[in-house]
Amino acid sequence: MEPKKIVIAMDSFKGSATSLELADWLESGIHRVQPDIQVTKIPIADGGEGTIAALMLALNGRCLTVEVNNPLGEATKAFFGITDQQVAFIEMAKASGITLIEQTEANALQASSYGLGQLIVAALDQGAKEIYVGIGGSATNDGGVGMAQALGVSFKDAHGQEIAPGAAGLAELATIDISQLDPRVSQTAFHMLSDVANPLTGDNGAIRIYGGQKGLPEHRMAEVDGWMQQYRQRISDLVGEDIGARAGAGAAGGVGTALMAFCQADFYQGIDKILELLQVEKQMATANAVITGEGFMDAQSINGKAPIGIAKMAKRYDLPVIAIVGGAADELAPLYEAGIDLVLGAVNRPMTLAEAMDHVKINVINAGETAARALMI
Ligand SMILES: O=C(O)[C@H](O)CO
Repeated sequence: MEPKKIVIAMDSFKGSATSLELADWLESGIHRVQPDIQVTKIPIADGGEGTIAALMLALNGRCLTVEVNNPLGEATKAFFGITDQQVAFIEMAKASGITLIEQTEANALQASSYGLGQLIVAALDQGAKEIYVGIGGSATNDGGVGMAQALGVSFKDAHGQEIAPGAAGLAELATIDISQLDPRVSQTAFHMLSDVANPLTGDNGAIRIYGGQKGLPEHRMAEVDGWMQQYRQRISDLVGEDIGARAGAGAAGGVGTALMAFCQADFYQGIDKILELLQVEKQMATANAVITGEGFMDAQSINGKAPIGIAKMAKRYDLPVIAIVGGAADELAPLYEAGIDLVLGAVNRPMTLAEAMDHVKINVINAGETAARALMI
């Protein structure tokens, strides 16, 4: 076969090369073999680091940086993306992420999602009419109360005082007042892109499953989950539905619940929605082959990671799929079953990780050449 159009949709090699760099290098390797082949490069991310940048490149949008509160209320810079069509993309982890603070018991109880709310306000100030909020990787356990406060919702204790920030505040919650909710919220379509589908409370809920990674010790779990259950009940009383039971309500320490309750957000999990926004399928419809890949590929990649989503999509068009990887697990059968036809390691001789990172450009150019030759067999 002589492919005429190859779609390159690579995830980044984290810490080593971006999705677009990899695509550029692969393209030059492919053109060594067949200079006239059309290469369409789509920057890809799986909802984690780099997602907004990839989306803004693909959709011709721009990134804006604003000052917001980090989970402990200290000033930090975070950015969001917005397109000319007034569609905004926000990543919660930029403002309220787990990497921004230390994982201690005190922080797990105090961390607030207020900064995420500030990012939403900043997007509304720019005229956003539709907002995608990527949630996950958060430091917070506050049920999304901080986010909602930034949007004007008031959460008071039995003495009429605004509750303290973080999960600790949920213990005192008596009333929720939405009368001052920013009126722009109801005129805006919110979509939540979540990394997980957990409910808000219980054995599979936000606190018991993700509280530990944020610093909450085992012996506090039942107590904090109890506060969260009271919050779930108050939300249910307010909106007339047990939102906390919905898939994704427990994402990001319960931010999922607040987005659904106060912003009427719909819920998406995994890579599919991002691939749709990146218009990957449109490009595949006219392609002859697809190259995807990521830094390290293993059975985990099956669980919603970008290259597998891309491979599955490519198979709808019967396209051969080559995955270029920095490294791969011994057992590759699940990846081949999921639609990848060939996993091609970019490293061509034994080398240390540091060497591989130094040589990444030349290795990936060579891998592009090899992939093009394989496609011509
Ligand atoms: O932020 C979190 O709590 C986890 O990533 C699950 O959403």
